[in-house]
Amino acid sequence: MTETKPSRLAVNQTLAAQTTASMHAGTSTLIETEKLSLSYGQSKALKEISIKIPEKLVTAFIGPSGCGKSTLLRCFNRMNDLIDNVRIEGNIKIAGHNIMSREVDVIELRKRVGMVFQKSNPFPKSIYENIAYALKLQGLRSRSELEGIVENSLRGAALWDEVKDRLHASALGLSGGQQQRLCIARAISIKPEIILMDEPASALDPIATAKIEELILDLKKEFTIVIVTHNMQQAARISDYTAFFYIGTLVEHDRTSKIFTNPTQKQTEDYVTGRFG
Ligand SMILES: Nc1ncnc2c1ncn2[C@@H]1O[C@H](COP(=O)(O)OP(=O)(O)OP(=O)(O)O)[C@@H](O)[C@H]1O
Repeated sequence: MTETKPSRLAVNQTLAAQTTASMHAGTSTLIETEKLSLSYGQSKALKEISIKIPEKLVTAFIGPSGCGKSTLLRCFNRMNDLIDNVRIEGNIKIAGHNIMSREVDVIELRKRVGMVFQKSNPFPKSIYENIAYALKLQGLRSRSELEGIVENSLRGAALWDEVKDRLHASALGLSGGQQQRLCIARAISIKPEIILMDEPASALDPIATAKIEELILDLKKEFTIVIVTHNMQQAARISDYTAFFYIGTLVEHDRTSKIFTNPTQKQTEDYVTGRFG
C-alpha cells in the first residue's frame, strides 16, 4: 500500500500555523483563527487558515491579487455576513471569544472592530458631523462631550490642526488624504480595540501616504491594526508581523523583518523580491 504524502501546500500551511503559534513570545494574541475556510458559492477563497494576530501591533496581509486578504480581513468584523452565498467553516476568536457564535451582536462586534476602506468614504456632511453622527446615534447628547470626542479623534488621526477652523465645512471639500484621515478619526471615535485597514493608502499620493503610515505607527500604541497592502515597502515600514497568502492559503506568517530578509518559504521570497505577483 502506498502512503499518501501530504501536499507541499499542506506542509506549508502546517508550518505557517506552527510559526504563528510560537512566534508571539512576549505579546498576547487578540485575534485567532483555526482552520478557517470560506467559500463564495462554489469557489473557495480561504483554505484552513490558522493564524494568531498579536495585540497592539501592526500585522500586514500581503499576497497577489485574489489570494483572499480582504476576505480574511472582513471575517474579523463579520462583514462577509452581508454577502450572499458565503459559507464559513472553522473558528474565529477575538480575545478568546468565538465571534461566529449566534449570540454575538454583530453591531457591537463592529464597534469593537472598526474598518477603514481603500476608498475614503466620508458622509456628505460636515467634518464635525462625520464623527459626531455615529456618537449621537449611540445616544450621546452632551454637546461638550461630543466636542471633546470630535477633537480627540481628529487629534488622534493627526488631522486636527488642518481642520480645526473649518469643522462645520463639508468633509467632501477635504483632500483625498485628509478624507482618509477623517475616516480613521471616525473609526477611532468609538474606541474600537481593532482597526482593519484595507489598502488605506493605495489611492493617495506619496505625501498623503507617508502621513497615513506615520499615523498607523502612532495608533498601534492604542489599537491592534491589521492592514492589507500591495505595497511591499509599506508593509516593511509599518508592520511588526507580516502574513503572506497565496490562492487562499497562508504560506508564511512571521516577524516582518524575517519575512523581508530571510523568509522560510521560497514562494514568500519570490513574492517579496518581486519575482512574481
Ligand atoms: N463578494 C464576492 N463574491 C464572490 N467572490 C468573491 C467576492 N469577494 C471576493 N471574491 C473572490 O474571492 C477571492 C479572494 O478575493 P479577495 O478580494 O479576498 O482577495 P484579495 O487578496 O484581497 O485581492 P486584491 O488584492 O485584489 O484586493 C477572489 O477569487 C475573488 O474573486
